[in-house]
Amino acid sequence: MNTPTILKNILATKAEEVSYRSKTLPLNELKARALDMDAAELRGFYRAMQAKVDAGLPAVIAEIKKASPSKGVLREHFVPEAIAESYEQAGAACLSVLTDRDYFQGHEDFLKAARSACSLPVIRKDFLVDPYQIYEARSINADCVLLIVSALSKMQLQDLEGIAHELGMDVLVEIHDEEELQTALTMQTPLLGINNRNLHTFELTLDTTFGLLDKIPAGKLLVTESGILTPDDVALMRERNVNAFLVGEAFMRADNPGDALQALFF
Ligand SMILES: O=P(O)(O)OC[C@@H](O)[C@@H](O)c1c[nH]c2ccccc12
Repeated sequence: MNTPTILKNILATKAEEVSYRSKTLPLNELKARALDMDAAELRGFYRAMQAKVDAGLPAVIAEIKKASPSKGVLREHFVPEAIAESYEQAGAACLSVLTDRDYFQGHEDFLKAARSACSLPVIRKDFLVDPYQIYEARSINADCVLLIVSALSKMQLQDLEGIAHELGMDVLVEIHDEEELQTALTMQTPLLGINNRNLHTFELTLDTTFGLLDKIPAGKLLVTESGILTPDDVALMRERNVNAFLVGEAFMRADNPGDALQALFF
């Protein structure tokens, strides 16, 4: 189909963003900066997730996002440091911080601020289409990056994953259907996210996760993403042995995001 979708618009913006940013900070300088980061400071995103699951606990990636293209502004009082602290106290395994400015009102500084305020590993949540952005992720101290199968070719996925791993970061690969699952399975990463939201249309159903469950090979840590709103949603997932979650909106709309995490999961 040639109809413009939300995802396609975002990806066009990202290509421009990379070309614009590389004029101010050329790739070779950014790369040097990324390679200069202290690898000992990486917090082990996958390790933190697996540790929760091994302990029989839900592994929650708690998201920090001010707004989304489908829902508009989710939170007026937006202080990433305070949100990060409340998530850590409530038992989150990891943080997800939106860095996209145009569609999610995110910022790289939010990731840095949130990470500095706690000891949790952090994923850079953005639409990564170019090696430039992987080096950028490392240079702002991200522990993990998101790679979205519907946004990238198999070659790009493998290339970007390789760079992330070389830099010591983990990779969460995101899929939405069975064809994308097969592509994701050509990658190295054990972290496999199923987005319940279709990024072309924004349609959302938890059946996306349920429908793919029996096709996930052993050895992958499955993360169900988007639309987890109630304790019933969590119970349905856990009954089927889905123990890792990526949750944003339900927490962002609450007065205290950490209390909302506690109420949803513990
Ligand atoms: O706010 P929700 O419905 O709990 O969803 C969180 C997360 O899954 C969602 O923000 C997300 C998943 N994959 C993405 C890719 C890009 C931007 C955002 C996302």
